[in-house]
Amino acid sequence: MPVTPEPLSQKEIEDRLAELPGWTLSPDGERITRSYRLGSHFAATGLVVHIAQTQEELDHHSELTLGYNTVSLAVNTHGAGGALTALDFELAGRVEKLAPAHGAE
Ligand SMILES: C[C@H](O)[C@H](O)[C@H]1CNC2=NC(N)=NC(=O)C2=N1
Repeated sequence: MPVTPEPLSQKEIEDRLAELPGWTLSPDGERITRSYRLGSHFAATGLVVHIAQTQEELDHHSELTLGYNTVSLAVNTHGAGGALTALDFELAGRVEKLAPAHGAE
């Protein structure tokens, strides 16, 4: 069984968010979110598949939503009672690195 990471403090959440422009804390403070806009529905679908591969590698999964030309993520750690943990920021950082290759903005 994987070890569940510890909930991050408010300060740690703010510091890590500052390193991830475009990501924001949801109004209830329970998840981090970002939406990307792409050039087409097909490009957006490609990004979803790429994110899904990364999520499987990490064994950590966002709420991942495909729109017409948008992809939205909301991330928290279910296994930590829905708290934000280092795993959420690891996933967000990986998505930030792969998204530009899909033309995501
Ligand atoms: C058994 C497996 O490690 C868990 O179910 C993983 C899978 N993906 C997950 N994703 C997220 N976001 N939170 C979790 O706690 C989580 N747990």
